[in-house]
Amino acid sequence: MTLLIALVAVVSLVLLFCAYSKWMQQYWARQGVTQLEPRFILGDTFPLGRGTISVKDFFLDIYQQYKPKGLKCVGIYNTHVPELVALDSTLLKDIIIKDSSSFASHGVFYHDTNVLTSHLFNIEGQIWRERRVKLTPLFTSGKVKMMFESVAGIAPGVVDVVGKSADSNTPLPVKDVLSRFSIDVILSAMFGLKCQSLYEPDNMFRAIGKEALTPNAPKMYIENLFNRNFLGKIGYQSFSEELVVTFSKVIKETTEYREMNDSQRNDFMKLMVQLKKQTSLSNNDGSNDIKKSGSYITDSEILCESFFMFLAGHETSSSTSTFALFCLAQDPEIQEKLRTEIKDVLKKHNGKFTYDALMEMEYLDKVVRETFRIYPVVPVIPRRCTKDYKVNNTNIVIEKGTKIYIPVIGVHLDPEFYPDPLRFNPENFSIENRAKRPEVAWMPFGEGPRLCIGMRLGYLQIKVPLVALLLKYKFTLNKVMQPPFIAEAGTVVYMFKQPILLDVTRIN
Ligand code: HEM
Repeated sequence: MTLLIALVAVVSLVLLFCAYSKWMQQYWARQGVTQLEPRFILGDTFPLGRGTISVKDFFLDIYQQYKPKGLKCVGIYNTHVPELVALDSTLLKDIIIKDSSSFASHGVFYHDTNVLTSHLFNIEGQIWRERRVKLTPLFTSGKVKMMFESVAGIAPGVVDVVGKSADSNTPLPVKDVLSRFSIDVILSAMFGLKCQSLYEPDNMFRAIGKEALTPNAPKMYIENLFNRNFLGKIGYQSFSEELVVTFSKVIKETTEYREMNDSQRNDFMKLMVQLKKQTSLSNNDGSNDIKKSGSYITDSEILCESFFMFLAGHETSSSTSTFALFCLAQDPEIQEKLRTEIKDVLKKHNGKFTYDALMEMEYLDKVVRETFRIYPVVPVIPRRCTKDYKVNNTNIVIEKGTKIYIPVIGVHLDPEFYPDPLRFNPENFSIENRAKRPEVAWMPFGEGPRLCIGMRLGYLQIKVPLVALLLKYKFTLNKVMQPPFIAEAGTVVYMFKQPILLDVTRIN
């Protein structure tokens, strides 16, 4: 009898859950918002968790299917949890710029029990606001200009390594080499650490980067699906203990060293140490960057910020410089035009590669922007609604807590903004063409108060190796590189499943 009652109770609970799930999966329809056709219980995003579709393709498909219907947004379900994809450029602008205070969170996983996760990208609310103020001074144009020497200092290494492919007539695994270059750059420019990933591909930092960034669809899905506090409480760990211990040790030693030895380097570590000691970051001219007295940062904050800067600082930029060479390898005319500009500008600067010379390379800037357009390394940006929000000129209310997606890739490939969206055309970024588009028609670094804090450094890391390499080598696609080029699933970063292989020849 007891067994029968228990069975009835379980069946009733299951039926109740199914009915609830079914009812929830009509949430957007009840609001008058067009929605996809969610799978019972599993919802729409399940293929992302199974790794059968990439994040890039998932959101591009939605954008291309629903934007031409003139919709402002479209509803999707993560199991039965309602989420929203914004489509219309006015709504996008309202969310990320005009009414950004209602969407001030990225809504991604972080928890105190996962020491590497409570960094600027993930944290929310007042804690985020204060941390953003503390970290902003590191990325001023003046500070980034000072980092030029560190970045340019590593460029001869990448030229040397690529030269080996040219001389041995072997295809260049370009992402691998540029990723190693970027690791060396970020460790030098931000932490004052000398790392030789270019020559020691199996070194510790490379291993850390690989582990943290290896595509993992279930992990990505779990972190998106469950409440972050729930995951934290059940002991979920985003990274392996070995990775946490190794990275923590390096940062602890570096912080201690920098605390004991007053360094002239105005880098990330110096700022961290100064914030820890509750002082201000002084500039070379004696002025201070941090106005708020009492700014303070703890050792654990130094650790997680260092971790995110390390990851964000090398993966995004090396992916973009790789995509840039991939595009240039397919278009010899654009490649040659860029090379001519580089030579001309350097000639004007007596052959010296300086920060000012780099800033004068306008065509290079267009090439990089166009690369970002077709291959945005962050193809979709998440936001979480932080207070109930009524969408202008509609009856739609986005409730507090709802997750919203900014489909960057869809916008970048929209023929309304770019007439021939799949053609690599740097002239899309001429002054005249830029003026014709809404400001949110190009946002590889996001927009508004959450705009990428490392944008200037990112540009530097992309442009410097391009200049150094294009001066010495010609690039073409290796014959194994045949379309279609499929995007990798299980990662929020846009990358191809197959490695990009280029043929390299020296320019005499
Ligand atoms: C090609 C280079 C890069 C790209 C495409 C990129 C892209 C992005 C995007 C799309 C966001 C989210 C913006 C938003 O929500 O509106 C972001 C945020 C962020 N990025 Fe980058 N990033 C790059 C380089 C860097 C570098 C070099 C660093 C630091 C060393 C960095 C640190 C950050 C941080 C800390 C945030 C969080 C900002 C906040 O939420 O306040 N990024 N980045």
